[in-house]
Amino acid sequence: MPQALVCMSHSPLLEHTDPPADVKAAVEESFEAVRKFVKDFDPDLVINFGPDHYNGFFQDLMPPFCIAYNAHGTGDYDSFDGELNVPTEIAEELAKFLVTQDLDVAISRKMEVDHGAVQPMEVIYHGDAAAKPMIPVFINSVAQPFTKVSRVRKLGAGIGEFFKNSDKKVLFIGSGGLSHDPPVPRFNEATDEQKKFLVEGRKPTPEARAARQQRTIDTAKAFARGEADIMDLNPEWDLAFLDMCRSGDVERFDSLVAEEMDAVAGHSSHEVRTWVAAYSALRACGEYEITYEFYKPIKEYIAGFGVTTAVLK
Ligand SMILES: O=C(O)/C=C/c1cccc(O)c1O
Ligand SMILES: [Fe+2]
Repeated sequence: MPQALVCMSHSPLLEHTDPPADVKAAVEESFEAVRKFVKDFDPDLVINFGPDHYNGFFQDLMPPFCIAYNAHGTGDYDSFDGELNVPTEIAEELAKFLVTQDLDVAISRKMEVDHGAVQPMEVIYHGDAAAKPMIPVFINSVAQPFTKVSRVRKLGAGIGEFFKNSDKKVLFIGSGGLSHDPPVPRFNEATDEQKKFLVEGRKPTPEARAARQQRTIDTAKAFARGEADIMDLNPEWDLAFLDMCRSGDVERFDSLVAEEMDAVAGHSSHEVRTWVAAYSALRACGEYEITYEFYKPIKEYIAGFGVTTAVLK
């Protein structure tokens, strides 16, 4: 059965800030293109490569990668809040296969999945992230140390290898990026209070969660006015990354180095690791071509906002 891919940026600000009408319309048009692509492909199973933003994974125990055997949405920023439709037995078989390939992954029987992972499914299935069987694959994109990008590529390739001859139609989703620097605290620069949150901030009070989210919304509005103290978007870097995706030569991703990304593309540009995994999974199934591409730097969303779809040639 064939495989296909959707990679897209996410932003929890989609419903909280107002880019110019033409920008909003262009983003909506890209979402509509993705919906049509997925409707036509009609997957039996989704492999969802997603990051987390200290809603599900904290620095009390931060794995580089984690395969969900069961998962639920955390509902941050009004994202999907409820049990996801995870096919546990397939996820278990996948994790067992990966260790035979020297790919050591953590597993979770109760993964908490935030806006960063569920947003593509919400976009595609009109808010219902549980609409299809889906295996969430967490890829750490916020906490140092970051694995080499080649490890992410190999993880993606291993997952692609597992599904290459599957009797199911499999959709690989990568969620996040591209260049961006939202105000997610970083341990080395954090206040004592933020450090405590980064280690043991699970299940915040509604007030604490609302305050955190409001800070991000306020930052996005200030960023759009040119007044925020965060790094700028980097369209040049984003376009170079999209070119790597388009090339089909997934080993090119290995040239991405975490410290350089921090310096030029923002501290959340590491989310492109989810794209690296998804493109590498598809490439393991065969040569691919990109069938749709959208890109716009959108300050109101704090994102170099990219959307791509791809199929096997
Ligand atoms: O506040 C957060 O947890 C994350 C915010 C954010 C903002 C913009 C783009 C993203 O990918 C984000 O996760
Ligand atoms: Fe994010």
